[in-house]
Amino acid sequence: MTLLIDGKKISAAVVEQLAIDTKTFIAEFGVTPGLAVVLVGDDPASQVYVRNKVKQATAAGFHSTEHRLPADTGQEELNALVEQLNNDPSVHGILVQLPLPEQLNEPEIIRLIAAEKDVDGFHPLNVGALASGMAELIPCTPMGCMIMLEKTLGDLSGKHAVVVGRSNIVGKPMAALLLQANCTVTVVHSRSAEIEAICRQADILVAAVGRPEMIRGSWIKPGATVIDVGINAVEKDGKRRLVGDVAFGEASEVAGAISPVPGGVGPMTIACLMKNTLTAARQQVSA
Ligand SMILES: Nc1nc2c(c(=O)[nH]1)N[C@@H](CN(C=O)c1ccc(C(=O)N[C@@H](CCC(=O)O)C(=O)O)cc1)CN2
Ligand SMILES: [Mg+2]
Repeated sequence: MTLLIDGKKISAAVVEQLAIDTKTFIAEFGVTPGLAVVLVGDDPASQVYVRNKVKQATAAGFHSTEHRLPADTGQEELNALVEQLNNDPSVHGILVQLPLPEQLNEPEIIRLIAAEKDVDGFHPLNVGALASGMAELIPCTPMGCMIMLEKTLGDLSGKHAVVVGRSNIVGKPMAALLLQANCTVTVVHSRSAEIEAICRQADILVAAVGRPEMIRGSWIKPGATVIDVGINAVEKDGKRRLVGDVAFGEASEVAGAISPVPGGVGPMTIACLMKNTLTAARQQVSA
């Protein structure tokens, strides 16, 4: 029997606990955690994610604001908004939805967000803290994957974890977190040789490449735990569908446990954003 790692259910429990912790925090400090979400342009998927983030923030008991800017926004205008949010004491967390329209410089914006309000964990100071095991604000998707893995497997020590993909948002921080959990970690990417053979050695396989159903059932070691980070829109039988980076049907015949798409890592990402917002608020009130 293959276990389905249900991200909807696990994330709901995370948010439920967070709402309790937020009440305690507000009672203790008299401060409501504030989250500001910035969306530039009108990418339909980003609009859905931003709407869900604001909804979850409200459900967690936060004060949350949404800042929408047109697709042709210039760098100075976006910088000015970020600076304004950096200086607003009612805002403890700032999130700029990615990807940004191409005229905007993503690294510049990431650096400009005050590190203590960077609830995405993308600022170089937070990336460095993660690499040295001192992180407070951890990128949301890898944090969500770790919660799923620990809930499924308990202690991860000594397991061979293979991460497919080396993005700043998922692959690299995922590898750092797995290493901290005492896994033996291998990262493979588009230039790696023998990807299939390496995947077949994995006790834990995390797929974050953004290529629909690239990882086949034959790439998976029997009994392995598979976390699928990919969210790819494809057309099947004339209908738009979401699929992961893993060929789910084949993989679930081999894996011991597997996360689905949708309903796996995606909801965990948003729940972990809420965790980071409370962490950021806690750090700021006690600074
Ligand atoms: N600033 C950021 N931008 C982006 C991040 C991020 O963590 N910070 N990650 C992704 C997008 N993302 C969150 O922003 C995200 C993607 C998907 C989901 C999700 O719940 N997906 C659902 C399916 C949704 C659908 O039907 O389209 C699922 O997997 O079940 C949540 C968050 C890039 N940008
Ligand atoms: Mg990659």
